[in-house]
Amino acid sequence: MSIDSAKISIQQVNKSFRVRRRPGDLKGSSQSVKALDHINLDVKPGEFMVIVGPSGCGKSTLLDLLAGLTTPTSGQILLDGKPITGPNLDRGIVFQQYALFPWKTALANVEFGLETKGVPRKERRAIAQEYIELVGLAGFEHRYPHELSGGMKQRIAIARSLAYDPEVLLMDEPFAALDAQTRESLQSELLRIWEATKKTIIFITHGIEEAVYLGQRVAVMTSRPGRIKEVIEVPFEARTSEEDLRAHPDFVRLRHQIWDLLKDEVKLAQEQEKDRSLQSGTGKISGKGAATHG
Ligand SMILES: Nc1ncnc2c1ncn2[C@@H]1O[C@H](COP(=O)(O)OP(=O)(O)OP(=O)(O)O)[C@@H](O)[C@H]1O
Repeated sequence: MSIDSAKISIQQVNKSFRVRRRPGDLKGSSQSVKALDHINLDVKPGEFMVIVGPSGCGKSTLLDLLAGLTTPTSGQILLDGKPITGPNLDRGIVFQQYALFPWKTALANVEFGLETKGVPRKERRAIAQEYIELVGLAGFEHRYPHELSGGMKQRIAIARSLAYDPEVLLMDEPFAALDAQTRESLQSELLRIWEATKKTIIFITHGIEEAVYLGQRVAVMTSRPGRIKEVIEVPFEARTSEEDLRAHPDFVRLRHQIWDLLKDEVKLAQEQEKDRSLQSGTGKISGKGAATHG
């Protein structure tokens, strides 16, 4: 793909962080930790791109760069051919934790981005209502976040990100905290919404099955420093109308192919984490999933 036709073009992106050698060390005694190493990836307009990788490989770091929350140490990210220089309403973000305002109703949460954009009150309400309907929550407009289930909160977070009509939706493990059934139903909802809105989506996950189910392409990352190991095409035409896509022989084959690419990276990531916890003296290893086969 030429850079001109890419919606997003990630070019030779490196990202390093300075970290203290040991917790409590005095200033000055720090080292550089390379999180991302020469990331190159082009995402087409309207494409659903999934990024999968082991724990700590730099997926969230990459998403933060795409969101403009941080800047690359070197390299650049272009949106429609122009460098991303900071956060903007042309990109919507959905995080794992719902990040809703607890003091606002579902409707007011969805209206929030529109308020920032200066959309008049009446219009704001109508647009918010439309997106609440799109995510299947008509009737729940006046509920507060604490009155909603995890799946409902995440639907509201998606509606809020879509309401101000961003060109790109950035999703950082948005369904990871949900139970399996809610996750599966939100996955198919998301595909329906994507088909209806034609947004470019970049979706980060640990889950291989989720990656194959959602992505038109799946970029597999290595363990830290994160590189793109391979980009796999997922050639399903009509995911939402397919009866039982997960049982399709091609689905099973792709899942295995991605797991084959990932399993050594997962092992490496676990060793890195073990080393790090020993060095920091905590001896604790996070139970966070490295990458799930299922
Ligand atoms: N602000 C920061 N300062 C120092 N190091 C950081 C910072 N943010 C991330 N890192 C380090 O960069 C590496 C990549 O982290 P990142 O959170 O992007 O990985 P990830 O793939 O999203 O992990 P997970 O899947 O576990 O959420 C890790 O080693 C992490 O400790």
